[in-house]
Amino acid sequence: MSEQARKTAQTLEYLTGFGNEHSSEAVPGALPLGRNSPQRAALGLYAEQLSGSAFTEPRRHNRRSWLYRIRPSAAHPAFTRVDNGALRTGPFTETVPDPNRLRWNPLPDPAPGTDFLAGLWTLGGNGDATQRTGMAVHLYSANADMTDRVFSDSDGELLIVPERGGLLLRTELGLLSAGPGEVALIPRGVRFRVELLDGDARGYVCENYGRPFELPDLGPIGANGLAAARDFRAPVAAYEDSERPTEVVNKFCGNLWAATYDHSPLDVVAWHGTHVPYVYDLRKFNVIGSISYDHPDPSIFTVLTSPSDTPGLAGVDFVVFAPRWLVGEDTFRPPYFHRNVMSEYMGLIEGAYDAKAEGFVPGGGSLHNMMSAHGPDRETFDRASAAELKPQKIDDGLAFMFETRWPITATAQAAGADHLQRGYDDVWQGLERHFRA
Ligand SMILES: O=C(O)Cc1cc(O)ccc1O
Ligand SMILES: [Fe+2]
Repeated sequence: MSEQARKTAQTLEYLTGFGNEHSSEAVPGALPLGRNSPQRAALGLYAEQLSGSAFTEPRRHNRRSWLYRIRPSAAHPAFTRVDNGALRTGPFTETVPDPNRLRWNPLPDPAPGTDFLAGLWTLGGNGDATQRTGMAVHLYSANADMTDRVFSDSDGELLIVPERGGLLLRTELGLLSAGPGEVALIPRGVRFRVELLDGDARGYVCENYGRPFELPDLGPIGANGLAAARDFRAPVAAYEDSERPTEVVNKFCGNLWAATYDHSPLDVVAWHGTHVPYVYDLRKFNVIGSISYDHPDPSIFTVLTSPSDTPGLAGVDFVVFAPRWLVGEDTFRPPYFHRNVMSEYMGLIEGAYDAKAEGFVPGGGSLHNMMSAHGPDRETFDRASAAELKPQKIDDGLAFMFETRWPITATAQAAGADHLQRGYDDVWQGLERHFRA
């Protein structure tokens, strides 16, 4: 399967641009012109609107897509509860919020036959999915394709951050592929199936219950910089005309529900709109930094932001630490010691991260909750304090952060995991006093 999927992934076409009113048809003439709901849709298709915002939200935030499909989504039997596996949802109450610094190794390998959905494992989160506030941090580890089943998340959008292995995402709006170094976003409610391009796959997911991710304002940076809108890629319409029974699994207010359709629900022949999946290559990120002195705050590395109801205070920011030059004069160049009112979950896609000498590994992650003291470990502090300050290219890794205004509460499985690093505090041991009055 993955050989065929790999070929498919290599030849995918995309539409470009973030937030566009895109349109696409897999069969010429499938997309109605001049109206959304003709009395009889073209080619005998059914018209269906999928809303990602309330009908009445300001135009800037309004999101919806019109789908023209072989069968309407409404034609299905009752959904019934299925096992939630290792998926958890806000409110997170299994443990108390922990002020300690926490760090995990990668997830253990999953049992054979674990697909993307079965391989999702929740680390923690905040907010309340029923209130559409907050977020969850999940990891996934999979070794099998999803077959004859699709997933959709009513609780939020899914920002998928592959760390190992490429993914072919077959969505209602078409196909996307995303591998390590890229991120993919599946909007709230959009059905999709994941096939593995390289056998095994591992990565991270930010489930955002709040306002959909948008590009951050650029302020004095100007009209260009950070992630460029034109580098975001949306799929072109591609449909499955299959009468095979397909299980549709829906995450709804924290629980998984399933119904078996008598056909593939990935049967959208044409669509137009703004509620669309997309993929973005993090290597295209235009990194802005200091060209004089001091280490800037990591908000300049924001790829996407989900604003909360308070201006400037994100429900969650997605931040990337991409290859860049460091040139600061008389500057401690790695991330500084800090205590942050925001809460920081960090993951590593490849290589190393400049604040940690070891222990922070690809597929692992760290959680530095609100106000917890963290920053360079002792080895990094010693090295960077003595380093010769010539221009230096940091290009040995790709790290990211989900930074949120609310503390992240770990799930019971994360707080008690064997792969939780028990001695993490020790990385800050041995920072001697050097004070001389
Ligand atoms: O804790 C971290 O490593 C993330 C981080 C990076 C940085 O460059 C400045 C502040 C910050 O929280
Ligand atoms: Fe930090």
